[in-house]
Amino acid sequence: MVFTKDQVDYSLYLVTDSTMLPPGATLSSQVEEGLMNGVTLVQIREKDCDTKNFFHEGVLIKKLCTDYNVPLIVNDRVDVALAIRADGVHVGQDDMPIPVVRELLGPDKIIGWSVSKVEEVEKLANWGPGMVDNIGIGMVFPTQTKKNPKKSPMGTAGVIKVLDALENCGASWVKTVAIGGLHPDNIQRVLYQCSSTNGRRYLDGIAVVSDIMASEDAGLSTRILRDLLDSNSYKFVDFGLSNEALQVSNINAALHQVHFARPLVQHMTNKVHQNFGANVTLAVFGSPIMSEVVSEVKDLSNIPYASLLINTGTIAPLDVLKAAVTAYNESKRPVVLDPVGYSATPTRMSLNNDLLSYGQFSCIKCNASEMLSLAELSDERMKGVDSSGSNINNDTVIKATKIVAYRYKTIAVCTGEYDFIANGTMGGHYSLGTQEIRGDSPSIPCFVVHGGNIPIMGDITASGCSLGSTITSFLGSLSFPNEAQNAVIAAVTLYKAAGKLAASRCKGSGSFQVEFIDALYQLSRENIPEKWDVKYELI
Ligand SMILES: Cc1nc(C(=O)O)sc1CCOP(=O)(O)O
Ligand SMILES: C=C1C=NC(C(F)(F)F)=NC1=N
Ligand SMILES: [Mg+2]
Repeated sequence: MVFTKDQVDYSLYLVTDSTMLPPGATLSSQVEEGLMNGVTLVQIREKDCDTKNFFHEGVLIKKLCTDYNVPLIVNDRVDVALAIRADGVHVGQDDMPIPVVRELLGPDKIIGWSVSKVEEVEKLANWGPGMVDNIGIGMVFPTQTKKNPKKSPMGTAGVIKVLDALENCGASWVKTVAIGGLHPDNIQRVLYQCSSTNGRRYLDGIAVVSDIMASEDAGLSTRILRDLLDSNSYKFVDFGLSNEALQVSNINAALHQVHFARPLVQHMTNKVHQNFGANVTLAVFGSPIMSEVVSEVKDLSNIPYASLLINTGTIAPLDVLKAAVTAYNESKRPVVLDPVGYSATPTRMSLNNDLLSYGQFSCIKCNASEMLSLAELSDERMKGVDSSGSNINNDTVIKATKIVAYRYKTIAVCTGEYDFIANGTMGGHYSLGTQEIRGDSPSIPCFVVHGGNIPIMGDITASGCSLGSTITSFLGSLSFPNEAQNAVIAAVTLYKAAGKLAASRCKGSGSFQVEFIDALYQLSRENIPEKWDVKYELI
């Protein structure tokens, strides 16, 4: 049975490894359990096998795959692939060159290639459609399965870079699967986050080895992966993620919700921000806790209406931050990231990139230069000067905010004279494969909050950081069916309204700090947003 290439379903790709079989299982029994429960493609990968065994195992597995009408791919060994009449091969960067493999196998067989770098994508694009049919992008996360790997885990950001390269090189024929450390606790996030920045290309599937091959119940493990793949949604928080732009924000409801919930707002932040941020949180009905103790983070994340703000102004140990993100992700409670000084030093950039690739954030809040760096548009910063005199024009800021929102499937807030709020959560939904192009950056909703310039906001410490405290308080107050987008717009609008009010009352930066907390306190309790001299609108 020769499969036509566009027939191949890459969604659940099982790669074998007979060195990790549980007691009583055989290569065939594990593969058959997989085939019976939703595996759609099999690769026999036996690094330690001698050729005779590899051949005989291959014949058995080929028979099984034929019975289940699933293609069989052979790893590395083109000769064995030919001998057992496999449907294709998968080769790595150090294996037989692709053009030679293609010549040996002919045009109809499936050829897979291990890819982790942009230049490898450029190479396959140059070869054109007749060469590489699919790529294994990895490793995404650390894995024990691949012995002495020559590359390090790339995270979801690394996968996105490869997907973007495929789009930029026009390699539309290539199918993609992610591989490396993929398990039920992370595959939805991988499928959800890993899409090209233009919104056209998602992964075509995931490849797993140990999750099935080492499983005591390979059938159940397969079904769990199958169900997660078919769910097409990653509900990473226990409240609404609608990105329906038309929904006008309901600030009143958001203010009532914070007043009712009095959310626990855990701060992992810099020393300068801690005191002021705690007072801002209290002023808007939040209850702050400043804790970086790993042993309590799981308990805190399970408190009703808990939320977490990570402000990397002070570089807390990465493992503490990662443990906190994991705890709140598992509890489906919101995490807000303020990547202070994102591109200021390589240390901060790699710490923030590590974090961003490690968990799912409900909101990323930062200023224009940090947003441009995150969007990798910093070279566009000098194009034109906008009214506030900052050296970045609003169109560039909006473009960057939308790119970051979409790339991290989060609500991105870019602060300045105009605060921009882009909602890239896609409602928590994802799809496998490619879809129609939707413009240069996904047509995600973006709002602007403005009320005139408030220069004195920049004259006190932690005014930007404390917007993070306010956003986290509003998100922390949510439970289903409240909407994240609405809460963030309300928080940003309240914050700007309080800034304006305080600026009109203060005598200098000292009194501004006091007036600002008073204004937040007052406006949160008066709850008459229609009187605020601040506008928000969809752009
Ligand atoms: C076979 C393989 N290739 C990788 C790559 O990065 O190219 S990672 C890997 C092993 C993946 O095993 P597990 O699902 O058990 O983590
Ligand atoms: C090294 C590998 C990388 N990727 C893949 C797959 F995902 F299946 F394409 N298989 C491999 N053997
Ligand atoms: Mg190889």
